[in-house]
Amino acid sequence: MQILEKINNKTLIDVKERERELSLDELENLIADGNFSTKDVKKFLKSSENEPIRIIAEVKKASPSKGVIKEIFNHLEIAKEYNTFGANAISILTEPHFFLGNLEYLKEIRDITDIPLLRKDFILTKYQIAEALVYGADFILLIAASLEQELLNELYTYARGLDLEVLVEVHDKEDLEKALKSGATIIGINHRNLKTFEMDMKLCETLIPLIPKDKIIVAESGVSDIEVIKRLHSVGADAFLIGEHFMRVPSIKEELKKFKNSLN
Ligand SMILES: O=P(O)(O)OC[C@@H](O)[C@@H](O)c1c[nH]c2ccccc12
Repeated sequence: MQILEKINNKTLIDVKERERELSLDELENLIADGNFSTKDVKKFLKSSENEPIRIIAEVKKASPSKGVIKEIFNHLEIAKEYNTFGANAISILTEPHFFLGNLEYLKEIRDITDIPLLRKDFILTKYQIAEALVYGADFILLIAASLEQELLNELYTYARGLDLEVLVEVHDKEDLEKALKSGATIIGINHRNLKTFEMDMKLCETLIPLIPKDKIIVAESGVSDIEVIKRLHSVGADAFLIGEHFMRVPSIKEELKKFKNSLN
């Protein structure tokens, strides 16, 4: 079985378990009675003359392709640095088995920052979307390769109905077609194939010309130097989703500053 399928299967088992504790109806009642406002994510991610390079910095302890990336890992310390040194949004992996993430990280990081937070997980159900809102997310990830068109459309509409923004992730033309049909306005181009872990750092050049100009483009995975950022910006990327690199550098502050200023 492919790794993506494995993760998705495990994810669905976990969701069922959580639903036994608190049903979707109950979650939705919580939302109806609460005050779960979200931020205007697009404003933070769209490249502009003043601030051409937008960075989504990821809190990432481990991954199935690399194993444990950061042994001494303090999600709050990392998020505080991202917040202080100019990240435009923070991506928080909440998948617990393969990425050693945690949904609680989302809630805890919400308390220390006002920039948009992405729930980065393998979202296959409305339940996970409602949860994302309750735990403090402003936007969610939907992976086109994991979802049939109909389900992608349904989850996209559900999230927008809760005022959550959606980053729809693609890795080839077929994914991209699906993403555009769903109505996505923020499109993530993942250089990493989630089924094989192979990297294609030229993917933006292939796919961006096929995307209408008004969409926001996020270049994802394998970004670790200024030359790559410059090149991808010049072909139309607005924002960069960076995880592993920030987990490994001695100073997040210096790297973030360098990347934000890469065009200067
Ligand atoms: O650590 P990297 O190579 O900078 O990549 C970050 C991010 O793009 C990656 O974590 C990611 C992109 N899409 C995903 C989907 C699920 C899990 C993880 C991901």
